[in-house]
Amino acid sequence: MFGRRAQASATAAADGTPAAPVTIKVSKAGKDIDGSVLLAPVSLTVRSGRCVVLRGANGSGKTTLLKIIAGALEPSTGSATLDDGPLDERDAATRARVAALVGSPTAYRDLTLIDHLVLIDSTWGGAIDTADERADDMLAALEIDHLSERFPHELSSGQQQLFHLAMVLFRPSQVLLLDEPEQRLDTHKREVLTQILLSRKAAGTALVVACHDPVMTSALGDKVLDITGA
Ligand SMILES: Nc1ncnc2c1ncn2[C@@H]1O[C@H](COP(=O)(O)OP(=O)(O)OP(=O)(O)O)[C@@H](O)[C@H]1O
Repeated sequence: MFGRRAQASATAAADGTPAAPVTIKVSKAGKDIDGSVLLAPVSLTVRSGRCVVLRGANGSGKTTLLKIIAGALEPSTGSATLDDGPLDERDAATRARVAALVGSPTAYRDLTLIDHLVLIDSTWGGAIDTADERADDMLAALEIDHLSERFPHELSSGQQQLFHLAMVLFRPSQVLLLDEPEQRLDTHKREVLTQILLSRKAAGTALVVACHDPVMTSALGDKVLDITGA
């Protein structure tokens, strides 16, 4: 499923190797469809170990911008690049470096939470003999390890959000894109998540986070970009 080079680089990050330097550059990227403006042109740069928080009213274009950076949506104007190269989620080289939680990831009714993480781990070349333990550690970091044998449809909405975060955080990445990761989380879980994201930053991950929570915004953001809409 993944190119050999992409898989090797992903495995290195999973082993705890310091993340290679990375730069995401967005230059006057905008999006319109049939005359409707989804995103007015915007520019940003984010590098390893830094976090840009996207702030703005409902409908201002934050999700659209994250989709462009994830390589899931072509901008109508301007560009978005990863180390001066293309961003295309259908390309293994992009997927190996960029992990995004934009909308709900696919989950399987017949797999438990821990099954999902072990499956993701095997996709990215994790060692089979330690997969269960590492998956459990990921769930424990988000304080949902007691739910490891549940199925996704047996979770509350906040627990589901934590599970979705676990799926994205568990796989290796140099760039993390998160669309309102705080949604449906209580105050304590927002603090837990903030600490995890700060650790990822310290380890060299580049983050772009759309966020409506002012506490998380000031804790995480090296730069806050106001998305003002059309
Ligand atoms: N497929 C589409 N076709 C036309 N307009 C769209 C489409 N998807 C989104 N939009 C519009 O684009 C604008 C930006 O949407 P987007 O989801 O990026 O906003 P957002 O800032 O993430 O909002 P929220 O804070 O509510 O999540 C909105 O006005 C929305 O209605």
